[in-house]
Amino acid sequence: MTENAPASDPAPYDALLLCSFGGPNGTDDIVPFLRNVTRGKGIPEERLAEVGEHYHHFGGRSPINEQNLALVEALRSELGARGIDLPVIWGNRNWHPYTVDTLRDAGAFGAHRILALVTSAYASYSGSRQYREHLAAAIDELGESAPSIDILRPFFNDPGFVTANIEAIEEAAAGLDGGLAGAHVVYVTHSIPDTMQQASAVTGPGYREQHEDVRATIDTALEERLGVRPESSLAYCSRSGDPRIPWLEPDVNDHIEALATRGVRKIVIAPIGFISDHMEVAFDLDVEALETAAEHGVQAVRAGTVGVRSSFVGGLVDMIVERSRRERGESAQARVTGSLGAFPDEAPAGSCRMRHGEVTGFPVIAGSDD
Ligand SMILES: CC1=C(CCC(=O)O)c2cc3nc(cc4[nH]c(cc5[nH]c(cc1n2)c(C)c5CCC(=O)O)c(CCC(=O)O)c4C)C(CCC(=O)O)=C3C
Ligand SMILES: [Fe+2]
Repeated sequence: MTENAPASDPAPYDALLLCSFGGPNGTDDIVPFLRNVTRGKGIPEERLAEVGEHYHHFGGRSPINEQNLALVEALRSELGARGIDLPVIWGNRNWHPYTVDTLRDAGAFGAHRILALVTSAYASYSGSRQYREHLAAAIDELGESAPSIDILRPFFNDPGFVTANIEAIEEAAAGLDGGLAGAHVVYVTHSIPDTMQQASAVTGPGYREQHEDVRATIDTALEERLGVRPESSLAYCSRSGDPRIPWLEPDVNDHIEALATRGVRKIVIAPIGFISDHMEVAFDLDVEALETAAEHGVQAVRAGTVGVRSSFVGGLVDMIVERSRRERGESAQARVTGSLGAFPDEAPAGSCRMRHGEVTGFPVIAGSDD
């Protein structure tokens, strides 16, 4: 039998890359950032102007960059506390620091084998394949000096991520008159085009099904912890694109209105689809959805995102340890909660291969399409 390395051994990895979306840091960044995001996606000018307004509303900047920096710090601290010597670096798809620049610097400091943690918990084109394409393009640009990169599997059903959401919902519900009893939990995530949903369900449970599984797990946990099983549902925010193209529904605002009509008087808005309070949460939920609830006489509280909660960060570090072990050829069971099982380390061929109805043919890493 081969001796297992200690849990503090990060080998074969030299660094952890937190790979995220990026967002503007000031007014001058807004237009070039939105150009980066929407390149080749046919998003109407009016929608861009409207989204630009959301950023202006917040002083021209998105909170996403400082939130990712806080996560980098929390990961460093948790890795350090466990004696794991793994530098944490940060790069974005759509704004500075761009992933390719971060990887170039890391290479100069001797990091050649990198584990990437993408900040989307659920698998879809936007949340997984697009990052796989993005990292492939960065590797291509760096040429011979490029590192080799693995990607951590989707973490939506990681026990740490789910527990952090449960804690946040419990805390928020305490602010409702009479607590969770008689309340409806509206779980919220980012809407995606129906075609992207279908493509996400080709090789495994789809984007919607991943969220439904988390919803069921959390409802059961709330029942165990508080003695009340809440009524609940899944709704979507932040749809964009051509209004004639179908996206996942119901929209959270329409849904709150429908709940009010049905007599629901208090709700918890639980943004399980996002890991931090970036613009989708700070504007689409805290401004729009809360306003909708107030207009319809519904008492509403918004649960926090997982952010840097210790249960979330601890779960991520557990996943890093687990993956390192498997890469070293040791056995390491993938820990998950819910009914779907762990997603594979390498994405299955053809997974999440559609953005807006067309198959994308870009090169990817962390799984092949052949
Ligand atoms: C599933 C999903 C997540 C959740 C997973 C995750 O959390 O990563 C997510 C996150 C994010 N989306 C973000 C921003 C934007 N997304 C856009 C557009 C789009 N998102 C899509 C999907 C998703 N997006 C889709 C299908 C489009 C249409 C165009 C396309 O096919 O890509 C646009 C263009 C304007 C508009 O149309 O709204 C912007 C500005 C930010 C940064 C926020 C900040 O700055 O604080 C974050 C974290
Ligand atoms: Fe988005």
